[in-house]
Amino acid sequence: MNVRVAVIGAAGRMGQQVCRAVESADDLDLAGRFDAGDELGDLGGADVAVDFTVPGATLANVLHCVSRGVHAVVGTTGWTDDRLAEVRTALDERPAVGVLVAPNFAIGAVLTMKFAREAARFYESVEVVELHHPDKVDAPSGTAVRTAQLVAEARRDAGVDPAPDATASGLDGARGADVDGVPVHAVRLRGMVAHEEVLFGSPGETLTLRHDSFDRESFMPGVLTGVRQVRERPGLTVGLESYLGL
Ligand SMILES: NC(=O)c1ccc[n+]([C@@H]2O[C@H](COP(=O)([O-])OP(=O)(O)OC[C@H]3O[C@@H](n4cnc5c(N)ncnc54)[C@H](O)[C@@H]3O)[C@@H](O)[C@H]2O)c1
Ligand SMILES: O=C(O)C1=N[C@H](C(=O)O)CCC1
Repeated sequence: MNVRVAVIGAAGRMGQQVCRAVESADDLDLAGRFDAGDELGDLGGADVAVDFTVPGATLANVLHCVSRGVHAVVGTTGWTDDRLAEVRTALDERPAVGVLVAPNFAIGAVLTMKFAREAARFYESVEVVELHHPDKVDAPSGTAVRTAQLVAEARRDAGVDPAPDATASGLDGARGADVDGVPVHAVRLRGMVAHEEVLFGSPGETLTLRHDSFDRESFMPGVLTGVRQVRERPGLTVGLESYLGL
């Protein structure tokens, strides 16, 4: 039997793309399209809901899904440890429900995070630059925040010193946002979709990891992987990597 999928944020850039991807898949049926102001109710009888909305709305949407026993695949950014803890608490009451929260569903972005984590302990310096379309409402991107957190964790585990930086004076923001000690710089530029560079440096060499999403189609294989697997993966999963066997 086909998996019934509801899309929340269905009128948005990602929501529209997800609706098309679900409608094109032989094993999935689109159970409902929901956007701001719509009652989620029983989510059109969906088995799985996909949320691409806004940081201020996604937690309430996910809690609604969990309370109705509907699995959730979430691409919306802006998640914090406190918000994730609320989802875990809700899942305690619904142990069979799966929730996947992933800041980036593009396979190359997931691989970039993995490679960055591997490289992190070998270099003195590291900075992250993310570049997005100017209609994006949050900065830095969820992907850049997670990349910086993973890199910082790997450096801490390996006992690497903080990156050198002699800056003694400067304009506000010139050195980017500090995410766990890793500078993260956000560019907003018409023509961009979603791009990230992780720059590593040591004496005499640099390593640059770069990923580019030129089209939102790049996120669809990852989203559909999430939709197809989430029912078999109860509890909260953060990041798509385990779904890809990474
Ligand atoms: N994880 C990924 O791979 C990935 C990829 C692209 C975008 N994103 C993230 O997805 C989110 C959406 O991005 P977008 O470019 O589609 O944005 P968008 O602004 O085009 O779409 C958001 C949609 O959500 C709707 N919405 C707002 N509040 C709502 C609510 N309470 N209930 C239902 N719908 C509501 C809006 O009306 C809009 O249609 C952002 O957080 C973005 O960072 C993640
Ligand atoms: O277009 C966006 O907005 C994107 N947001 C995600 C993020 O913040 O990391 C992923 C890429 C696209």
